[in-house]
Amino acid sequence: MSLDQSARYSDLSLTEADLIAGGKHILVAYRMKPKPGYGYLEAAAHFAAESSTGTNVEVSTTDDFTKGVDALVYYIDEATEDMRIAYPIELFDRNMTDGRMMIVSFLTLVIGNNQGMGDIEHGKIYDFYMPERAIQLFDGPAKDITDMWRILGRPMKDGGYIAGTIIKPKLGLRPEPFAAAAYQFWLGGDFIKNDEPQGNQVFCPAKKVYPLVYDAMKRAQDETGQAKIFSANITADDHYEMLARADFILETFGPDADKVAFLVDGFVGGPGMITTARRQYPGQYLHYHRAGHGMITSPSAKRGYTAFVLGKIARLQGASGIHVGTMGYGKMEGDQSDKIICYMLERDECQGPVYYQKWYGMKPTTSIISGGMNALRLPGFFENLGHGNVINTSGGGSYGHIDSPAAGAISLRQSYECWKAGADPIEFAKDHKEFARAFVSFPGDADKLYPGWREKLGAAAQHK
Ligand SMILES: O=C(COP(=O)(O)O)[C@H](O)[C@H](O)COP(=O)(O)O
Ligand SMILES: [Mg+2]
Repeated sequence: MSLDQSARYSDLSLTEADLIAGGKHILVAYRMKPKPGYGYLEAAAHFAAESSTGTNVEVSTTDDFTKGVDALVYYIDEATEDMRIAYPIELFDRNMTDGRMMIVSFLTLVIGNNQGMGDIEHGKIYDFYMPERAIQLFDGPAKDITDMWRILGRPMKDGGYIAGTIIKPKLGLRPEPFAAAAYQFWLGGDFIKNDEPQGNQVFCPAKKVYPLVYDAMKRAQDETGQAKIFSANITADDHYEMLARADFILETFGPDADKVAFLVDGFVGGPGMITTARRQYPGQYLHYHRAGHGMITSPSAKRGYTAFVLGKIARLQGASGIHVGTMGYGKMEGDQSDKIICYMLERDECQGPVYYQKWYGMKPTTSIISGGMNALRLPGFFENLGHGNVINTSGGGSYGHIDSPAAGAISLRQSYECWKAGADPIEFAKDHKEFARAFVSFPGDADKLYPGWREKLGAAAQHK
């Protein structure tokens, strides 16, 4: 028999409204199920104990002060597996150097030892609430989408869609072909990112490829008269290695270093990597790539946290942009309701699955839309989201365009213009060649999304 700690670690008389009004707690909502044979409240209390001041037995060293920082279960509903815990803000570790809060401490408590406890079948966070004081103590983004719009010469409000790509193939290009691929896309598009595993492979050393990419950027800027942006992957286990990469890249891009974003694989790399990039380079746009997150965020995963929670964490940490999936319009898991992730990231206040979160002026985090997207899939995506103030990176959608990567890039922009004008895509394609040629490039998608397109488009979609 386990110790029943519910008298100490739960208080079901507490109300959420009072806890929020008090401003002294971080609230976390889980889907929790105990192992067979364990009572719900008893397991929940053990969960709260292990996530704060307690363990599985009573210890003689606990004093009255200790009890004041206990985490408390304040709501349970066994039928829906809903369990909510209030964590006193004092529980969380704070920086020695500047008194700020850190995400690693938040995670260590709220999703630490409670994962894998013997009496818990599963526990997954699906929302959390930060009081105003905690919002003040997280870095938040230093740069946001308005900085991209400024560079691109767009309006600072509703500057619109940023057409981007990922250099493909994912790996296997040597420096010259890599830079050539970048140049070709930039002739039509705005933004290029390294793919998440690209960095300093022996066949494409950073010191060789970045000067060539910068040269490609300059040539594309000269040719088009437009600014171009590159998001460079600086991910590395060692913080000094990461800084060495970042410094080299900034030096290489020299007078155009403002057009460099830094991409960090923040889920596999962890909070330290994101915060290091955020604090060392507050002048650069910080691009959070979340590769690996599916291991815990997938709806099939019963532990960990959701993609919504990951996004919210990323904004607190200071990601300028984070991948949020494609809401069912691309190749990765997701559905239309995921637009709530975008709204939570970009608004100053927003209703989440449980909690209404105010951000008190913290800068927004851009939604980066990526994974199997192309010009044909975008209009539906924009319609579902309701706006186009996002960065989209279409790898296959650009390098898979039948005419050229530049045509692929132009087709993406035209797709946004089509949606913005409220036009019928097939009608719009009749006088927008690159968009029309996207139908021929991705006939499977065209058949599915625009049945009868061949007949309706006629000559506009034919091979040259
Ligand atoms: O390389 C790609 C997409 O390439 P392509 O455009 O060729 O499919 C990204 O890594 C995925 O977007 C990751 O998923 P998510 O964005 O959901 O994190
Ligand atoms: Mg990728």
